[in-house]
Amino acid sequence: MNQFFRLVYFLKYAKKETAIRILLGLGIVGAQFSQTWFLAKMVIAVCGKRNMKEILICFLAEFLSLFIRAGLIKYQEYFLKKYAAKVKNEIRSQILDKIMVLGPSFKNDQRTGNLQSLITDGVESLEAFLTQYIPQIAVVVFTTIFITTFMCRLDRTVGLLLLFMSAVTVIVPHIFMPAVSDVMVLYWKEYAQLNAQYIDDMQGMSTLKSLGASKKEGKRLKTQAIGFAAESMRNLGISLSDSTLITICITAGTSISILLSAIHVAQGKIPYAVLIQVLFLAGECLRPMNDLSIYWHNSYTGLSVAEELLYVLDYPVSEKPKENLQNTGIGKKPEIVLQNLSFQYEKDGADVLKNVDMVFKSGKVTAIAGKSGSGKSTIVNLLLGFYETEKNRIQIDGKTLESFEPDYLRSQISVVFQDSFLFYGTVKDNIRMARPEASDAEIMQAAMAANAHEFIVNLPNGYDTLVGERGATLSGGERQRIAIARAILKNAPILILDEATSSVDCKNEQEIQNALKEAMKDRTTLVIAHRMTTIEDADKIYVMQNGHVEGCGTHEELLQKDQIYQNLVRAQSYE
Ligand SMILES: Nc1ncnc2c1ncn2[C@@H]1O[C@H](COP(=O)(O)OP(=O)(O)OP(=O)(O)O)[C@@H](O)[C@H]1O
Repeated sequence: MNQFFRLVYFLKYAKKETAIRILLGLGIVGAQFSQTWFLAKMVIAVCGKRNMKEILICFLAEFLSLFIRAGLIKYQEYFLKKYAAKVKNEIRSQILDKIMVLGPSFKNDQRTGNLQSLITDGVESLEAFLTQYIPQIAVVVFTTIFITTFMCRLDRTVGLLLLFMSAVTVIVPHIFMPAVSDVMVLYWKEYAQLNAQYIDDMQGMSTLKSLGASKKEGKRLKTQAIGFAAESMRNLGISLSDSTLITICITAGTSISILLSAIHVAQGKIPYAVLIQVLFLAGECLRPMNDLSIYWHNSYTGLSVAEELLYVLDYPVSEKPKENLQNTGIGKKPEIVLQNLSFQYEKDGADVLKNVDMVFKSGKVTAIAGKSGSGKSTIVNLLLGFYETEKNRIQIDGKTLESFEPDYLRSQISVVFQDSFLFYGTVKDNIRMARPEASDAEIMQAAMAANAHEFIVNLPNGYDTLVGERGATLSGGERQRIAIARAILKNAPILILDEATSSVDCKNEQEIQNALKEAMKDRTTLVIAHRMTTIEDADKIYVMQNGHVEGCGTHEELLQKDQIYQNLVRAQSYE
């Protein structure tokens, strides 16, 4: 129930539109009611005095009501689109903002497909609940008061009976709610998982093919699809029983009202004209409830998303104090100190870093070497503030990492990741992301420095060539050089190269190394080494093993004294 109200709360972002939607709903019910009422009056006039003037007036009034109703319905259709778009945009931007605030530490724990389903189909399915069902409740309340009072004046018992049936039709869906919510949550989970699996398989299609695993994966998908179909049927089963019960209530309410009126006419308690009015109007009285039950039906999928949606929106943000965060204080060549730094990705999990002490000297190049899984990239994640650490363990220019505004901190660091990500768009747009105000000339300069200009101008549309999703139309080395151009363009005081040249061939590597040397000048650089040749010139190299710092020195010093380093260099020369 709490979730129910939490969802309703989103309507506060479209208060005016919600009010208009309610007014339109009231107008439509009013026009419908008056149309039927004049029709009943016309029949009574025909059966009674057959006054042609009265018949004509009733006909014209009925026709006018019909006209107004049709106009309101058309306008409502158009209005609902705008109204729904506003509400859905608000919810989507809240989810996206939250995911951005939570950052990679949250995203890495989720399947991309699940989040994608939530943002697209999940939010879409909330439309019926928020923009139809909820406003219709208000319509039902107002019209029930008006219509039952009107009916009570015709025949008190019938009026009270209709009031009772209205209450029943509103309450029935909520009696089903506990049973429905379990089924709905499972339904959404199955749907999101199936979607996530499809996305995984599409993205990993080449790997699946090369492993000869596509048939096996196809079977797995089929099993998941069958599971989803079963959940859909369960969902349908519950929603059908619920709506059937409502339909029975509405039909029974209408029939019993007519029967009661007929008895009252036979007993001489009311004139037969009232019976005709009840005959026409009883169904109309319960029509708003019927609409409500249809909207409730359409809201099922939306309600099934509630748990997932609120899970993301309520996910706790790090408890960093928001006030007094600095957005200044990092110099042109900052010094970075890691002091007794330990870290686990999961609470009570194993230490990925253990008592790490390191100093990245101002304006110098520091490298970290170590076997795969020794914790090198974790240090980068921590420097970027993607995960929380014990306070005061990382200092930049004498100030603790936590004291900086996260956006400011990241604006002071350029990173070239091992797996550089390009977005769908042109080469130019991708480089410009690092500094949106950069001119075309500056973008070209950065590309030249990253040894990327030559291949870019040979692309079909040069800098305006679309790179496809994740840069799929470029080679690994080309993607990497665009990422390096981005880092050069950003021109931040701290440069982190996380295995930046790992996808580049040897010829290009030397050229990129020269370019990177330029980029490293006058800033503090951290190089995470994959190829040992790339760190031979570093001012200092830390050697890591299993999250520990096992040694440090220059390349020559380590070659003399550090066995782990010697092994790393030896292993590389065999590659
Ligand atoms: N998001 C994560 N959640 C849980 N464990 C993680 C996560 N990322 C990395 N790890 C674990 O932390 C350890 C250190 O990983 P890290 O990526 O820092 O190593 P690395 O030295 O950079 O390795 P590589 O050279 O292969 O990139 C590994 O055991 C890895 O499995």
